[in-house]
Amino acid sequence: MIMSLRAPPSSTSSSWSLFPLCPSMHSAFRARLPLSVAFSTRIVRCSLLQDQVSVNAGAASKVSDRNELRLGLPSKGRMADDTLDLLKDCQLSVRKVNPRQYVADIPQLSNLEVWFQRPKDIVRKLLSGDLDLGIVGLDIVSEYGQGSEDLIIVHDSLDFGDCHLSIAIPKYGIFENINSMEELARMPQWTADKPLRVATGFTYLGSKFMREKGLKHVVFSTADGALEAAPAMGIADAILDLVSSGTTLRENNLKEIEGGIVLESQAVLVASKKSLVHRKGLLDTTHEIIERLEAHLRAVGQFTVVANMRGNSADEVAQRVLSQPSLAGLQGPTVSPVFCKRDGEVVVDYYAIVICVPKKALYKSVQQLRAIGGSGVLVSPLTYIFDEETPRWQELLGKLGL
Ligand SMILES: Nc1ncnc2c1ncn2[C@@H]1O[C@H](COP(=O)(O)OP(=O)(O)OP(=O)(O)O)[C@@H](O)[C@H]1O
Ligand SMILES: O=P(O)(O)OC[C@H]1O[C@H](OP(=O)(O)OP(=O)(O)O)[C@H](O)[C@@H]1O
Ligand SMILES: [Mg+2]
Repeated sequence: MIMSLRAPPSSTSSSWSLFPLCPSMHSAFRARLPLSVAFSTRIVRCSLLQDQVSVNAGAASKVSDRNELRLGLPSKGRMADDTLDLLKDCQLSVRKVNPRQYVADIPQLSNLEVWFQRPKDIVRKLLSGDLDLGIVGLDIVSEYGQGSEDLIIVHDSLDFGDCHLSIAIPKYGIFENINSMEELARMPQWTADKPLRVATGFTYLGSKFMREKGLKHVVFSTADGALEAAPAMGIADAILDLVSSGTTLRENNLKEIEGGIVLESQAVLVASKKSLVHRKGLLDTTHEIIERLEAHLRAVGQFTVVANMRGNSADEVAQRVLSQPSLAGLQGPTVSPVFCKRDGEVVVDYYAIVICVPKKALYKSVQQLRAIGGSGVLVSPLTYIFDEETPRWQELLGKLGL
C-alpha cells in the first residue's frame, strides 16, 4: 500500500497528515483513518481508530556517557562498497568479522566503533546521539536531518554517490508542453480537490520545495523504490526522485524540467555537533579523518611529473617552467641539479624538475614541457597530498565556535 502525505491547511505548520493510499479505497480510508505525524519531534504518534500507538523513533538528543566514538556507515545499497573503498584508500580499512555483523572497527583509529546502518537511520541516530559521525548522501542528511543545527557537514564532497534530486513529469499527455516549474505551477488542473500528485521518498524536501515554487495544491505519496513507474500506473502525476545518468527517467517516458532540481548530492561526512563539542577524543579523531580524506581526494586528480631539462642554473630552468601556464605545480616546481661526470669532473648540464599536474591537463603539460626543452618525462600516480592545515578543519572549528 502506498502512503500519502497531505499538506496541512496552514503552509507554515510542520504537521502533515498521513493517509494510506490505495487507488480504489483512497477516499474511504481518507475519511475514516486519519493518522497524524509530528515530524518536528523524534516521537511519531499514530492514532488508528481507538488504538493509541506510540513509536519512539530515537531517544532525545543528548550526549550519552559511553566512552567509544561511533561512526555510522551504510549497511547496504550502492553507497556501501564505495564508502569502504574510500576509507581503504585513506589507509582506514574497516575490519569486519563477517558480512552479517553490524559492528566493526578501523585498526588505525583506536576507540572508534563502526556501525553499519541504513543511510536514513545513520542520520536519525546522529540526531538521537547514538552515533557521532556518519558517511551518507547529502540527500539523506537533508531529508532526514530536516535542517537540524545539530548536524554538521564535515566534508561535503567525498567524490562518490553523485546524483541530484529532481522533479520529473511525463513527456506525454497534459505535460507534453510543460518544460519548467513555472509552467507546472500555472497549470489550471491543480486545485484543492484535485492536487498535483507527487510520488517520492523525499516528502520533507519535496513539500518545502513545492511551497517555495508556489505550488499550493500538492499531495505526496511514498514508495520505497521504482518510483518512475508511478505516473504510468496512474498513481501519481509527477515524481521527485534521485537522478544520475537519467536513464531510468528516459526509459519510463519521464522528463526533468527547468527549475525542478531540489538538491545536488554526493557522499558527505556528517557529524553530530553535540558529540563534537562534548565527546572526549572525537574532535582529534575527526581531524585525522579529514586530513586523510583530503590527502587522498586531492591526490586522486593529480599525477607527479618528473622531467629533465638542460640549463645553466636552477633559477633559469625555474623561470622557463613557470613561463608555461600548466606547469605551475602545487606551489611551484621543484628544480634539482642532475650531477654527472665528464672528463673526470662532476658537472651539471641537466636539472630535474618535479611538478604535480592535474590528470585532465597531463597531455597539455607534457607538450609544454617539451616546448621548453624537457625530455625523459616520467609520470606516476600520486597517492596522498598532505598540505598545510586543511581549510575544512578550520571551517569546522569555526562552525563549532572554537
Ligand atoms: N542513481 C544514483 N546514482 C548515484 N547515486 C545515487 C543514485 N541513487 C541514489 N544514490 C545515492 O546513493 C544513496 C543510496 O541510495 P539507495 O538508498 O537508493 O541505495 P540503493 O543502492 O538504491 O539501495 P535501495 O535498494 O535501498 O534503494 C542515495 O541516498 C544517494 O545519495
Ligand atoms: O538516473 P539513473 O542513473 O537512471 O538513476 C536513477 C535511479 O537510481 C535510483 O534508483 P535505484 O537504482 O536505487 O533503484 P530503487 O528505485 O529500487 O532504489 C533512483 O531512485 C532512480 O530510480
Ligand atoms: Mg535506490
